[in-house]
Amino acid sequence: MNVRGVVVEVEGPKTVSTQYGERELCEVTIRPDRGRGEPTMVTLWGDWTENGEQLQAGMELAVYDTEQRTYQGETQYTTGSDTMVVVEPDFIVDVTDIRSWVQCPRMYYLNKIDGLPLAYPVVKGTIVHEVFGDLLRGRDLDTAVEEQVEAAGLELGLLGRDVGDVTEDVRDHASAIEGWLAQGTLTETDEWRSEMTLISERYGIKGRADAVRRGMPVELKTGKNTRREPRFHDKIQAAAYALILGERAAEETSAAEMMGDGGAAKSDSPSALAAAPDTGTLLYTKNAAVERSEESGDLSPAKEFSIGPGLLEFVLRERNAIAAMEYDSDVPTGYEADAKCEYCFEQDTCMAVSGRLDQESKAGQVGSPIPGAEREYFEKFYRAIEEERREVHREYAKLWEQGAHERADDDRALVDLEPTERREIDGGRWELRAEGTGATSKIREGDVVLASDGHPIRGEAELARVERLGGPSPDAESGKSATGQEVVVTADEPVELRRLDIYPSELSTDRLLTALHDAVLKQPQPTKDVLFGRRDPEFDRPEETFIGNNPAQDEAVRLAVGAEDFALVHGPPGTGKTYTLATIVRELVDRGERVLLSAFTNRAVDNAMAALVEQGFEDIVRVGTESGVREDMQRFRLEQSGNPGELADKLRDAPVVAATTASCGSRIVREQEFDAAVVDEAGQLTEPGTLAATNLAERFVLIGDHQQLPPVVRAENELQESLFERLIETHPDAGVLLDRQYRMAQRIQAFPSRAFYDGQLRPATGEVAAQRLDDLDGVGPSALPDHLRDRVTFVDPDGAARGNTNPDEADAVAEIVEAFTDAGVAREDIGVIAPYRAQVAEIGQRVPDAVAVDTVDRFQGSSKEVIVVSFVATGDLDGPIFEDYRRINVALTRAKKSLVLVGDAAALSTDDTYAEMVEWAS
Ligand SMILES: Nc1ncnc2c1ncn2[C@@H]1O[C@H](COP(=O)(O)OP(=O)(O)OP(=O)(O)O)[C@@H](O)[C@H]1O
Repeated sequence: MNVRGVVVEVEGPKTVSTQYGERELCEVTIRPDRGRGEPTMVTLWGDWTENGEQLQAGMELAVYDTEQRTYQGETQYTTGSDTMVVVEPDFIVDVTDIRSWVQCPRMYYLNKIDGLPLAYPVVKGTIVHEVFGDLLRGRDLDTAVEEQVEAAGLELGLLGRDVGDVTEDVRDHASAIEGWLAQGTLTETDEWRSEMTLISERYGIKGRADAVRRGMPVELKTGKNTRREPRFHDKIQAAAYALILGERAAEETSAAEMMGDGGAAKSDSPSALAAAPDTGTLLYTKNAAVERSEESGDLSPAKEFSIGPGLLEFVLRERNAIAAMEYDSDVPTGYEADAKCEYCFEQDTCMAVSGRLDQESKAGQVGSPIPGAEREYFEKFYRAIEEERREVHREYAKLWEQGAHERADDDRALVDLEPTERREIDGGRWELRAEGTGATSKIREGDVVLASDGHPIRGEAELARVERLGGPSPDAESGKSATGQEVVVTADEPVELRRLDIYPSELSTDRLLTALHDAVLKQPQPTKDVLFGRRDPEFDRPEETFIGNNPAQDEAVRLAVGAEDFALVHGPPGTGKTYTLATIVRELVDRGERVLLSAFTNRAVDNAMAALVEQGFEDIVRVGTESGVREDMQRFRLEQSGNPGELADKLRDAPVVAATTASCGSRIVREQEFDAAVVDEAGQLTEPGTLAATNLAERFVLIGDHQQLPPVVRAENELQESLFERLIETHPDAGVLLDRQYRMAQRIQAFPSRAFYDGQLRPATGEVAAQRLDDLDGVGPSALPDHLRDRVTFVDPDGAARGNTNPDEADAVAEIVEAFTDAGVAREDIGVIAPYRAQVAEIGQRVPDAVAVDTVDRFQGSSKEVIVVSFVATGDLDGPIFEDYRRINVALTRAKKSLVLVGDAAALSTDDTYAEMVEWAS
């Protein structure tokens, strides 16, 4: 029997006398059904009282395999021998975090805020793990070692390592693995899985097991261990995987039983605890490299240990302790698990961090605390980022809470795929192909997703990389992209490709935290003084003229080049932000400075690079993945794989390094230093997200528009305001408004200028202002029907919204698009914007492929000769596009010569700003 609910009250722990002697218990009152059910009592006995003490009202508690009794007509639950208690089950704790928490709770915290540094043991660890996977897949040792060392070329180069030495080092570790694999204990029938992604919906744990052999976890450690037993915290890691494997095994058995007795209730299927594997293996690969003469003890690399219920319960209790602490975003002190600081090599860091942030720590504090305002800032953003992490965890929970089609409707999955081909490719990986249904989703090429045979958690699932999406499959009739689309992914295992799910990643959350840490704890005082408003930014503007035909742009370059701290360039749509940015970067480089060029999206980074190339500047190194970087910018991309010295030099010598802000937090870029960071689309970046780039430079220039799309975050908190917006409000003098736009006809820009830019926006030239559709080749003056002839028009098709679609409106959009193409406008010159993906799909089916149809978010930063906006809403206005005027600003300012608004005039007129818009367009 399982029970789950929201904690109302906790009593205890108290000691009671039982027939087994004195025992401790906690009485927890919970309300099942997410707090809506009647209060129910759960009694936690023995060791579970530890977690009982950590509970507070409002937390969720799940208790599995409880004993149940009726007391005075009420059902009560108590923990029994197989019972497992889970605190905050939706908080998904990583297995490696449980391991470090058991080692020391402060270690867990320090790892979290500081990330993994670029250090040889870390890089070597990664290489050995890759080789391990290769060997399990039957690859030749020498080839695997050689290829994996090469793949880490850039990191090794930055660390100044020699390929020969590293190869030898890795080979030692690899031969330990190979020797163990070849041992007689392994047979042909051994069933192996390498790198298995495991997510537990029951226990709120996730992780990636190095390998699973005959259902039992195997963990690889590149250290040595000359004892007979594995280290305790290593056992914890393997046992955590065993917990999840037990959950899967129990589910499989009960599923099989259900099938067997035609759906009757299962009888004696094992509990998840009983179904857990009873043995784990730790493989200490360094043992093989140790000289027997120098070291005594047990030098065999593989150490097996037995996993009993006591250990599994311990692991879960520790996981619960983390979840309970994170409920309030508390900071651990080291006392929680009785840390032993004397021998800890993190002691210095631990003491320094506690000293500077004035945190309680068992190790003690060194140094003086940072000013109160900085500490408050750190704590405020720390909490905000942790809230964001909780939202990411909600996304994990949706993997099992939502049904397949519900997820597909939410654009989180592509379902009902028909597997067509599985092919082994280089490196023992697999290419998997399937026929899609043509449905849309948030999944994009280059994304890492969960590929599964039907269910991402309960079925066979593996992390896979999306190689190709949505291209017409070879045998599909040419025509609409919505019929028969091929899906191609690559993965380590040959999963039967029936479904793809977005894999929620905590990586960006982790990186926000390290950026915050670096900004507050590592930046020099003068830099922080301006950031925290203790000093005004200073400028030493050059006298030169940089851009002759546009005074505001010229002033922006002068300000940016002369900035000693920071400069802000506010660029409304089409005002030459990218052009100005490229000029700024060139001028900085001309002055001998090293520049980091960054932006939130790969697309923006590539656009900025293209503008530099257009201005004749090509001395750029682009950091990014192959699928992230657009085709014509690939030639600037720095490979990770290759000759270490050459790759490292290429990066170190580059006067301009271009990377997304997320990549700025990578081990590779985080080590680099720059004179200036120039950040585009800064209005779309969270404050810590911006810091990821600005931390690496002495000065920074932010370019953006806070009247366009804000940062993309899930939580509603401080992360929604960009650093750009905050600084432009606090330091208007450090900013320049680019006020001349090169995009829209006068008639089109009139309303956005008035509504969003205090009427300050003007066409840059008479030509821009007076442009008309019949300026385009092949378009005649009277080619359009009357009602579309004006530069801005409004069409009310009298449709009705059905959920997030409005089919009549989609029909109207298709007719309008046809009218424009009939008039001679090229399809590529037409764009359609709709608020919801469902309506995007609806319209996509009705217009030719070459017409770009997308949501506002995907249109930011681009423009078209003709833009048609579909509003969908009838009745009243709700939905993301309406809540935030910045979205409508983006939608309206994409058009150059013709803008058609399609919607329900009455519905739109219920809001003052939209009413004004309708009046302007009608
Ligand atoms: N000073 C200038 N003289 C001539 N043309 C310019 C000047 N500044 C910008 N342009 C042109 O105006 C157009 C728009 O510029 P750009 O793409 O830099 O705008 P943007 O502000 O980045 O646009 P978006 O709002 O989409 O980000 C480009 O074709 C660019 O070459």
